[in-house]
Amino acid sequence: MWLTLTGLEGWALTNSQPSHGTSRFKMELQVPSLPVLLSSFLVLLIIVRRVFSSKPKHVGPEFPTPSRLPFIGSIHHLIGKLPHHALRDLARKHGNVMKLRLGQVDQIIFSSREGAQQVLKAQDANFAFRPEFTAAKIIAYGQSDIAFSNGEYWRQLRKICVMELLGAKRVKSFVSLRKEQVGRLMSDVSNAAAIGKPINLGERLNELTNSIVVQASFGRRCQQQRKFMETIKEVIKMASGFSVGDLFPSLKVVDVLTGFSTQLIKYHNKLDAILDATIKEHQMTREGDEEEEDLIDVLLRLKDEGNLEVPITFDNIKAVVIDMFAGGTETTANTIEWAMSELMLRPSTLQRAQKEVREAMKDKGYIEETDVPQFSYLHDVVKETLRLHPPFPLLFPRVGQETTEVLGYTIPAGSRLLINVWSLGRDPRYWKEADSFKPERFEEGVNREFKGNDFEFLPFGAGRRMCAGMTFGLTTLELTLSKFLFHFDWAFPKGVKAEDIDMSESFGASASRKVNLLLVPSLRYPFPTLD
Ligand code: HEM
Repeated sequence: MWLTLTGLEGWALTNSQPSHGTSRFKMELQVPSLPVLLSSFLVLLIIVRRVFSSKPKHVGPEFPTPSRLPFIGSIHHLIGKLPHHALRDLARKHGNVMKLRLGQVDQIIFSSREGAQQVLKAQDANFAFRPEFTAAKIIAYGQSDIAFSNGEYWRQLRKICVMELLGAKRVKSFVSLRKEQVGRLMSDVSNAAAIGKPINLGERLNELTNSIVVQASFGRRCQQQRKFMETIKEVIKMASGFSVGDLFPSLKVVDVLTGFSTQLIKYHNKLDAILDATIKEHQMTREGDEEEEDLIDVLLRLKDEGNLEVPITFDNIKAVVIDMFAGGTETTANTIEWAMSELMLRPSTLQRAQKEVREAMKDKGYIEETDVPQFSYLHDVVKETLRLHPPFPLLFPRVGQETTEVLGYTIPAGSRLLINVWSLGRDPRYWKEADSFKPERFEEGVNREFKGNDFEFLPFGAGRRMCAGMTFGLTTLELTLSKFLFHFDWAFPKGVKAEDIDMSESFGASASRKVNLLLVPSLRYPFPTLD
């Protein structure tokens, strides 16, 4: 079996028998025959792969799994409850990591900060992917938007967001747009105050954030703003949650039979026509000044410059614009409405927040964007609101690329993951008096921020897929809230008491109030008409 080569220095030195009475060493090198060599090499390769492979060596413990019914899996556990509430209740019973079969699709749910840290930070590269959804495919041009695309293309869009679309410099460039739109809302509130009329805060705030996003994206040139917004609203309503085809991939045809896909295609075509016309209009009237650009101008410029690693098409531009509306309107409006609701239920907290802005601004008499960073209690009010009412309670779904291990469990490649950030924000393991609205908690002990490093507090998510519009959203949010508190006193409509206020959430894409908040303003500090 072994070949012996004499006279070569090598692997094995053997002491050969002395001959002719003289003692001498003969050097022999023993190397294996070719087949043995090959098979040894293969065995070695397998061992090395096993040792260094990222795949776990064992399958780990079984996932805790709530009971299943034939065909629907665990869907029955979610019926009649908001998904994040139902998943919190199930996690209390089954643990911080559990696997739910929803229809034909397994979802792994994480409900601890350790799980969130692993998925969103430590193993972010593996989990920074989105699964496919019927609605996102139809509406967002084959999921070529920012929120649902993947891979190199998504990485490029993210870069464009940071550098061009939603970075601090671009957000600042919209200062006069916000001033005008927020000023218009304040003036409407002031008119209502003059006649003691209640304001529907939810409605008015949605109008505000819609107009800001429309004008930031389209400039002042869009002729069909209202039609666009109405259609987007319908789409968001339809696209919230899963379609039959998302939960039962083998039954995708049901989405067609029920008219779900057809209706979405109709909406898509409507949006497409408006976006096409808007883009054409932009192409005809584009001016050179980058400071004055709206988001469509920016995207058209990047497309035309041709320096992008993955060239973008008109459809890609339209998909990105749709994201601005889907991600940037309800989220901000809902948070302001929740903040006002919580403050109205706690008069001492409301008074403290008002005192802060009024003492700081009473001489100036009005608030500008540059004044807002000094309102630290107001910032804590916003944080506390987002802790209790994160607009996306389960973030956006993730899908793992490779089989890996998280907290001892094997997560097979292709698994879908959800993080229940709503339950993390209300978890008594991490928060004292977890269900109470207490902004001052952020002044005590370790200050926690929502920048994606405190994994029990993730209203914007964390890691590579964290919200791309945080600065954009917070700027409008804090400016509007500070003006509400500075200029007006607020009361419930006649006959309504604090205990009558329904604080439940609606079922939808983002966790909005089930019932819009109606409040009666009274003017405390009039503002200059230009403000
Ligand atoms: C209070 C305001 C907002 C909150 C709380 C919020 C929250 C979130 C959350 C939780 C995600 C998903 C993160 C994940 O899956 O890990 C997200 C993604 C995103 N948000 Fe926001 N958002 C807000 C405002 C905005 C605004 C104003 C815009 C744009 C104008 C925006 C654009 C986006 C985009 C493009 C994504 C997708 C990011 C990606 O997948 O790479 N958001 N947001």
